[in-house]
Amino acid sequence: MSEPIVLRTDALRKRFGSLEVARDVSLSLPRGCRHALIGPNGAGKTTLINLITGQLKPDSGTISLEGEDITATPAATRVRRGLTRTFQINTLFPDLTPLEAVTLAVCERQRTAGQFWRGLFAHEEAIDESFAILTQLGLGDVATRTTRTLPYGQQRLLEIALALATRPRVLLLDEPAAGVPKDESAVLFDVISALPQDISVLFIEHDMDIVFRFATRIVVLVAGGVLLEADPETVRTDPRVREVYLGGAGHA
Ligand SMILES: Nc1ncnc2c1ncn2[C@@H]1O[C@H](COP(=O)(O)OP(=O)(O)OP(=O)(O)O)[C@@H](O)[C@H]1O
Repeated sequence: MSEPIVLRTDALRKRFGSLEVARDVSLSLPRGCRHALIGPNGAGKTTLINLITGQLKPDSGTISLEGEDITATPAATRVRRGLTRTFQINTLFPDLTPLEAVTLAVCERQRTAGQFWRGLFAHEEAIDESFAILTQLGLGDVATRTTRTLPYGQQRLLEIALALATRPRVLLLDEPAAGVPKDESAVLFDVISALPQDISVLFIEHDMDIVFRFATRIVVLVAGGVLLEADPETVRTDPRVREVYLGGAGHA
């Protein structure tokens, strides 16, 4: 039986001046998916994530989360409803420990849910929850080390831990392994694959070995439009994809 659709975009359009960066983009993310979003440099991948999260406003088209239209919903409200993203660049506080940073993020979630003052016990709960998230991502052993001393691969995992603190239903990962050595990026994607099955994941990744190994489905974006959305084998053998993307139009 197919999983229900959690996130849907319908005919999203966006222009920057005369440049069309989203051309009728219609996508569906089923519950628990591990979809990759690929395409040459400048194809509009990050723009699409910015449209979905509300950082950018589409010129037309709609976005819905679990059947509810969120096209006009502010970005912060989308996060509270379970739509969370990470960024290509490192956004961490280098002088905090992972446990401190994730606990702050958990407290922030509780505060925005109107539960800021719940007594000391609630903070203990937040610390326990944070430690559980870090352990789930293989960061339990380094939870109390200063973030700046961690290998870069672990810092990128911490970015995902911070996203998990929002209790996402949809997680949008913009090049989660950017800057990470190749052997470490496979470890990172192992962790992403093993995230709870009720979280739907869409990730941008340029390394095709990683994409074909970890994505259950691939969306190929070219010049703002969806060229193809299919399973990895279909994408791998599609002549149009080979020509515009794998053939060297972008980076491999
Ligand atoms: N705020 C903006 N104003 C004007 N043009 C923009 C803006 N943001 C992005 N662009 C342009 O829109 C196009 C799509 O950019 P985007 O970053 O979404 O592509 P991408 O597929 O994520 O690329 P990359 O793989 O290099 O990260 C590019 O030509 C970019 O220069």
